[in-house]
Amino acid sequence: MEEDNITNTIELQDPLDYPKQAWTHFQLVHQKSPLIQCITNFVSMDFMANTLLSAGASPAMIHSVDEIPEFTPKALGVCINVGTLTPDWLPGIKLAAQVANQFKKPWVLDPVAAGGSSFRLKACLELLGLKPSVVRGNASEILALFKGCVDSTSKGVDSVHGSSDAVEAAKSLAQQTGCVVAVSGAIDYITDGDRVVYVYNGVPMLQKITASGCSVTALITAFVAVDPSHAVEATASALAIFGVASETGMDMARGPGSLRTLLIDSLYGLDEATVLGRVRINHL
Ligand SMILES: Nc1ncnc2c1ncn2[C@@H]1O[C@H](COP(=O)(O)OP(=O)(O)OP(=O)(O)O)[C@@H](O)[C@H]1O
Ligand SMILES: Cc1ncsc1CCO
Ligand SMILES: [Mg+2]
Repeated sequence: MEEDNITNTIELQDPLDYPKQAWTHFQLVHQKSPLIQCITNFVSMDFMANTLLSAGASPAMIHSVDEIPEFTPKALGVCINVGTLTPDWLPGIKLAAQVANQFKKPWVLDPVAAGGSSFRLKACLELLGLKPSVVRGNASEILALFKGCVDSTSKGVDSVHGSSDAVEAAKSLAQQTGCVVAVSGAIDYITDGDRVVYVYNGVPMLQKITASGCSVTALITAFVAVDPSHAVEATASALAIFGVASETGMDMARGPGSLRTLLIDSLYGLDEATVLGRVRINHL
């Protein structure tokens, strides 16, 4: 991809040509190769870093509270994921959010298993109060944040709800917080509290690959980092591109293990014709 024509925000010439938008965002990530700081759970670190690398971004899994004041300002975006949260990580996580805000860097929250325990829910709500640009969760996670209470039906990191069950909660949450809220699932919904954009790319087997959600949140961070003034569109583009990579990977996959590898390969090799032909984004 060309190194010239690097801009700080993209011109959305035709805001409704979503496939073209997704390709533009993808190209921009390759051109800028944004440094993305990821403070994430131990399960997701490898898949997340490889997802970012294969999409052209530059990941750094750096979480020490001692490094954050110096390191976070260097990043173009910060991905914060509470998947294996312990009390000793919280000060670093909060500091990274604050430093990102101070330096006007977009940061994205993945509220893993938010309804699973009161410790986790409290931490997620506090982080939401620090105003991430985007929060991306599965339906159960977004519903838990909206209701603000622990979910007795919670199955931990897996959703027990369909994504359409959380659309109204996502809209209200976006209105209350000022954040863009994305609910992932068979259909992904992205809302700023006013507009709702939906993405129907992806394959059901993604649910059998641990940290696929965590990794798509990191990809969202990279896309928003290169186009921070269009967070809804950049989030939709990232979800669609990840979905398309899973669809083309699925053609050769024999199960979740090979799909995981093929998804990374597909993301690395995605071309314009495949993106324009396969991205399925629309609005309600
Ligand atoms: N039934 C489905 N059909 C197509 N794509 C899906 C389906 N379910 C999930 N996805 C896609 O899988 C990715 C992960 O979404 P999911 O909602 O499973 O996240 P998650 O529950 O947070 O995952 P994890 O906790 O494993 O990281 C998203 O890109 C989403 O669009
Ligand atoms: C399985 C698992 N447990 C905590 S985080 C994580 C990765 C998927 O969210
Ligand atoms: Mg998750």
